[in-house]
This record gives sequence, structure tokens and C-alpha cells, in this order.
Amino acid sequence: MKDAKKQTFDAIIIGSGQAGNPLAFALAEQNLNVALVEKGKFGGTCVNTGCTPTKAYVASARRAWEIKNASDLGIPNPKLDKIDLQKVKERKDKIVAVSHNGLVQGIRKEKWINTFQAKGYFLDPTTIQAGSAILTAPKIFINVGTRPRIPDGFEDVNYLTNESLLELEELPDHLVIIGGSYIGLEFAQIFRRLGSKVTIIEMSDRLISKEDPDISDRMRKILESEGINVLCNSHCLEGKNNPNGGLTVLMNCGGEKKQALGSHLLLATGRKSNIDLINPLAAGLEVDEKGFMQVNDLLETSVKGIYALGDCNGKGVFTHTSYHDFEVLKNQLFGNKARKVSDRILNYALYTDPPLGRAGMNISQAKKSNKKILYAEMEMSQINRAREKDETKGKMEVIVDASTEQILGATVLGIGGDEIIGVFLTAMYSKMSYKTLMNSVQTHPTVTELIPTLLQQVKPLKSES
Ligand SMILES: Cc1cc2nc3c(=O)[nH]c(=O)nc-3n(C[C@H](O)[C@H](O)[C@H](O)COP(=O)(O)OP(=O)(O)OC[C@H]3O[C@@H](n4cnc5c(N)ncnc54)[C@H](O)[C@@H]3O)c2cc1C
Ligand SMILES: NC(=O)c1ccc[n+]([C@@H]2O[C@H](COP(=O)([O-])OP(=O)(O)OC[C@H]3O[C@@H](n4cnc5c(N)ncnc54)[C@H](O)[C@@H]3O)[C@@H](O)[C@H]2O)c1
Repeated sequence: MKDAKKQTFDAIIIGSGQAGNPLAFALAEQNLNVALVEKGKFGGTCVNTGCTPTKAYVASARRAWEIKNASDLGIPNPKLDKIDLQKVKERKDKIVAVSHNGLVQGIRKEKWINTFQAKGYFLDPTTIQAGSAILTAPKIFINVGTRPRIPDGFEDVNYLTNESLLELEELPDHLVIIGGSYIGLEFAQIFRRLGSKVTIIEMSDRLISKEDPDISDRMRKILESEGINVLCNSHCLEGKNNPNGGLTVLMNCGGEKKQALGSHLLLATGRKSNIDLINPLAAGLEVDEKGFMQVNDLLETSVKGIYALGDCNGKGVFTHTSYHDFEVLKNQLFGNKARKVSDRILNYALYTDPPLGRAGMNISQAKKSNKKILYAEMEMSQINRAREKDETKGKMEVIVDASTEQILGATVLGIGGDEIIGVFLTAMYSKMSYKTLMNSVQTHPTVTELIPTLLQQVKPLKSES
């Protein structure tokens, strides 16, 4: 490439993800000339193929479920026609378009942001090739995210990922999902509620194996109660396209060879970092053994002037963690430099119905810690508001440090769990004594009003020997 094409900027951002976009605007606000390089759709995974479209589908699936189960609340069942996935998709596409188009318009209006629709990769520590353009800047920010991980043995099968599944216009007759974790479970319940037969295949001995075993068991029962077929201890080895349509998945189930048949196959087998796409070696960047960019608490890579934000740095796997990376960096670049990645407390929700809200430690982690732990749990079936809504599955639990009286973790698997977890999270961020929350008066009738009662019941938790 000739040097004549080299364009100089104050900063280059590779990837229009959940950190890269707000960072582009923050840099532009300082009158810094920014190159924003995106190979796919502006807005990244969350907006186009992740949080936004899946939560739109969760809402449609929930509405179908409410109609089907209306008689439980004394309402005669209205007729529910076979669901037209095309209509559900159209609604989802409109919601995604609002966010995507809003972002694109915002970027277009900003004179300091220059977009390059191309794959960006390093030529050297200050130079990026983006299509035919060569860009150079003293500061480069990497926000390239992740992509679906395709296990060996499935490369030549007609598989779906989170991206292609969201483009289907007809409901699968039988959706087989490999991977019983966050992506797998959300899609399993969505498609079951919309009318597909669904089978989840998971190689661990339980679903969502990062959670406590009790939460995994409860989640399995919730999904099975809706007619989802769950196979654990089943390592999927290979897939085959069937000559007459559909697919066969070959599994090793504890030494025994088994197979599962389906009309469609979703691979929800984890995510792979996109760092390999940016030619990190040309910049001398250090990548860890899983392919994630190594950064310190301030998001600096091993090369001065190059930073990595969001999922690709291996420090977070959520939209809110990616956005927090942006906030840390903004504070480091233009603020009082007080913020760092390790400030954040782990929190997330799994948007099954009922949802799972999580903050901080779970019981397994608390048992392994050297802390003196207080613990309490409460069944959702004991909570009036849950009974009134006839949605009593799940439980609430809290973990407290007996010495500092601070809340170390909480789990709310149950109605409203994705929102209620925020009460615990706020208490954790404010480092308040759990007794302050215990003595608070919450609104009746809510699930939240039982948090003080839950906290009154904390008792010492026996740690594992
Ligand atoms: C199905 C699904 C559901 C999810 N649901 C939730 C949820 O409910 N809540 C939640 O918090 N998180 C959820 N997530 C995770 C969330 O989407 C990500 O954590 C979030 O998008 C943060 O990603 P990011 O900022 O690191 O980059 P991303 O949003 O992944 O964006 C990275 C961008 O970089 C671009 N890119 C990659 N390589 C290059 C290159 N070489 N050159 C130019 N551009 C490049 C990509 O095209 C992409 O647009 C979900 C994920 C999936 C897959
Ligand atoms: N609500 C949310 O916040 C949300 C929702 C969806 C996804 N996400 C994000 O996306 C990320 C990826 O989610 P995910 O569920 O794809 O990945 P994951 O890594 O959490 O789970 C992948 C699962 O697939 C299983 N698996 C892998 N290979 C297998 C095989 N050959 N046979 C059988 N099972 C196999 C693994 O045991 C594991 O349980 C999450 O870490 C999360 O951050 C978040």
C-alpha cells in the first residue's frame, strides 16, 4: 500500500461495540479526530444479534405463554393461533432498527467521527489497515468482541448460531441446542414457548454449570416443566446433515454413544475472541492462551497507546461490563483517573422466565472463601406477590460477611429477579451494613418487601472442610 493513502487521526477505534461507540462520542466531544472501523453492523453484538433481539423474542414468547396459561388465573383461554415467526421477527427487527439507526445517525452527525466499513487489523503499533485505507493514530482502542465458537466436528453441518437463528422466518419443528448455558437456555425457552419442540444437549452434568448446583437443578425443572427435553452429561462430538433434511448429533454420554435428531441445530457452545482478526502480533500485543487481549486494571495493553475494551479483553462478558470499560477509560483519559476495572461487582441476569438475577458471590464461592459467612434463603412460594401472580418458582438468597456485615452476594431466581437483584447490588456498592437494608421498609406488595425479612433470617454458613 502506498503511503499517500495514509490518513492520520488522534484515535482509532476498531469495533463499534458497547465500549467503542460511547468512546467515539467522548473523544469527539474533546474535538479529537476519530476513525471508527467496523466490519459488520454498527452497534455490535448487543444491539444487532445479542441482548436487544433476544429480549424482544423473550417478550413475544412470554406473551404466548401468558395466553396459553390464561386459565390458571381464571381467564378463559383465548385461542392462540400457530405463531407466525415472521411477525415476531418483524417486531424484533423494528426494535433493533431503532437502536441501530439511532446510533448510525448520531455518528453521521458528529463531524469528528470518521467511519470505515471494513475489517481493521494492525500493520504496526500505530497503523491499521481498514479495507483499502491505511489509518494511523497515537492511540488505538480495540473493541472487537467475540463470535460464536464452533466445536470441531460441526464445521460442515447446517448449523445455526445466535446470528442466523434470529433471521429464521419459520419456526423450527424441532430445535436441537448444543450448550446448556446462557445463550442456549434463553433460546430454548423462547422457541419452546413459540411452539417448537426443543432439546438442549449439555456436556456438563448440569445446566448453567457456573451457577450453584441448586440453581441449576431448579432451572432444569423450570425448563422441563414447559416441555423442553434436557440431556446433560452428553458431549456432542459430531453433526451430520440428514439426506432428507434435518440433522443428527452424535454424542458421547459417559462412554455410551448416542444420537439426537432435530430439524434445526443451534450451536450455543461459547464464544471465541475476535482478537485473532486484528493481527495482534504486528503490533507486538500479548494475547492470553484463550485468545483474549491482556490488559491491566486501566485497560492498557502491553503496548503503550493501545487499549482493549469489552469482551475481547476477557475481563467481562456483558454489555454493562463493556460499557463500564468505556467509563473507566474515559475517566483515565479525561477525568480524575480514579476509576478502574476492578471497581465493578460481578452482576448479570439470565433472561429465562422466571429470570435469574445474580450479584457477587454465590454459595459455592462463599464456601471456598476464608470469610465467616452468614446466609439466608427464601422460597418464592412464601412471597405473597409471587403467589398473587401465580409465579412461585425459584428462590431468593443472600450471602453476608459476618465480620464487616456487608453483603457479598445475592441470587434471585424468580419473578422480577432481573430487576430485584439491583437492590442487593446497590447495597453492595454502598458497602452498607446488611442491617440497614434489613431495617428498611419496602413497598407492599412486592417481592422486594421480603428482602428485609430474608436478611432477618441470616445464619452462619458452614464452609467446606
Ligand atoms: C445471544 C446473545 C445474548 C446476549 N444477551 C445479553 C444480555 O442480555 N445482557 C448482557 O449484558 N449481555 C448479553 N450478551 C453479551 C453482549 O452482547 C456483549 O457482552 C456485548 O455486546 C459487549 O460486547 P463488546 O463491546 O465487547 O463488543 P461487541 O458488541 O461484540 O462488538 C464488537 C464489534 O467489533 C466488530 N469487529 C470485530 N472484529 C473487527 C475487526 N477486525 N475490524 C472491525 N470491526 C471488527 C464486530 O463486527 C462487532 O460489531 C449477549 C450476547 C449474545 C451473543
Ligand atoms: N443474559 C445475558 O447476560 C446473556 C445472555 C446470553 C449470552 N450472554 C453472554 O454470552 C456468553 C456466551 O454464552 P454461551 O451460553 O454461548 O456460552 P458459555 O460458555 O456460557 O456456555 C457454553 C456451553 O456449551 C457447552 N458445550 C460446549 N461444547 C459442547 C459440546 N461439544 N457438547 C455439549 N456441550 C457443549 C459448555 O459445557 C457450556 O455449558 C456468556 O458468557 C454471556 O456473557 C449473556
